[in-house]
Amino acid sequence: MANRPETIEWIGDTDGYLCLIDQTLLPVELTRIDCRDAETVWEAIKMLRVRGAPAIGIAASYGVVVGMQTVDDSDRAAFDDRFAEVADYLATSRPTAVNLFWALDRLRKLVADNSSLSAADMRAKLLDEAKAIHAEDREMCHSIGRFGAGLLENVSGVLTHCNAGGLATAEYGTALSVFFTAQDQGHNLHVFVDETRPLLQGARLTAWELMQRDIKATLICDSMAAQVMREGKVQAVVTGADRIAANGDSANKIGTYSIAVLAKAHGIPFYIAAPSSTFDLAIDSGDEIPIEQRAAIEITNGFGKQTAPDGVEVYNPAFDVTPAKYIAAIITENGVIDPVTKENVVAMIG
Ligand SMILES: CSC[C@H]1O[C@H](OP(=O)(O)O)[C@H](O)[C@@H]1O
Repeated sequence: MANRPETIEWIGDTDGYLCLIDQTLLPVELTRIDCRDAETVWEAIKMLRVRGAPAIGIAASYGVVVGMQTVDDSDRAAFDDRFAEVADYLATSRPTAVNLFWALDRLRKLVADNSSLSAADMRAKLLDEAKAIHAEDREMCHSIGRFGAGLLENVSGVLTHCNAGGLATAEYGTALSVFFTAQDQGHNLHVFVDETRPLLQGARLTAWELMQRDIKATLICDSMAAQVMREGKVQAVVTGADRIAANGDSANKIGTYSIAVLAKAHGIPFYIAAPSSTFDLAIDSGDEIPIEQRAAIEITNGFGKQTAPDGVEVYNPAFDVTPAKYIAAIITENGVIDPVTKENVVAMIG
């Protein structure tokens, strides 16, 4: 990755702490925050200081580790009670990205499978598992990049929405891993970056990541996506995802669904890039994906000033769901799901 601090870093041993880039301050300020308790991690996830489905899962895993630092290491019963409390608490931070629940459930299974260990040994085991989740995501993103770059060999211009880069994952990202890997292979793409209202993850984060890597990036308003497609500037769209149902319906940042429909209308392939930890095979379709509703102020007071009348009614869903029929393929660390059918999803992920 470019010369910048890790998005997420564990400092020390079992009694150490989590260090995060505060993404709400980017691109103007690169500041890291130290998280020494579960409440600080919860707030960081809720306020998108750390964000992006895989990054949320990784941060929550370390959040459990810091949350367990208050227990008496000689009392396993107290450990089990506190663990359940911390895991359930962190699960309330945001509802859509399944990686949060996937990571917490993985820790829940670890604790249940090791009921005979001491509290002290269990705390050490939790840290090891959080580090494993972190390291696995790093590898999954690189594999996604390799499979995805192969789809773009005859493409010069691509469009992406929101941020599915190193800031949303352990290191290389999902959608951006495809662009970074293409560059590593000598194929320099021109990336059109949707600013991604209302929180501007595209303008603030994706443009920043691409420029750090000297990848040509052109920032556009979300409303300009159809025009750049019509002008032939893009030949493919690649985004991330936050939760993918068994039939391939995919939840991603609000505005993704409209881009997928636009891509279909212009005969442009729309690809989702996501690790297996973003799939939720327990749900049959995107209709079952919980969509986070966020505060009105994110829309009425964007850009640091009031841009709407006092008291105006606001609708602010943070995600939408793209039906599988609009998705040309889903790029995973295990390979490319094409066509996107339940049979192929289960075969690749299940
Ligand atoms: C690689 S997952 C990135 C995914 O998460 C973003 O949502 P948020 O910024 O609200 O966490 C967006 O949906 C990205 O595609």
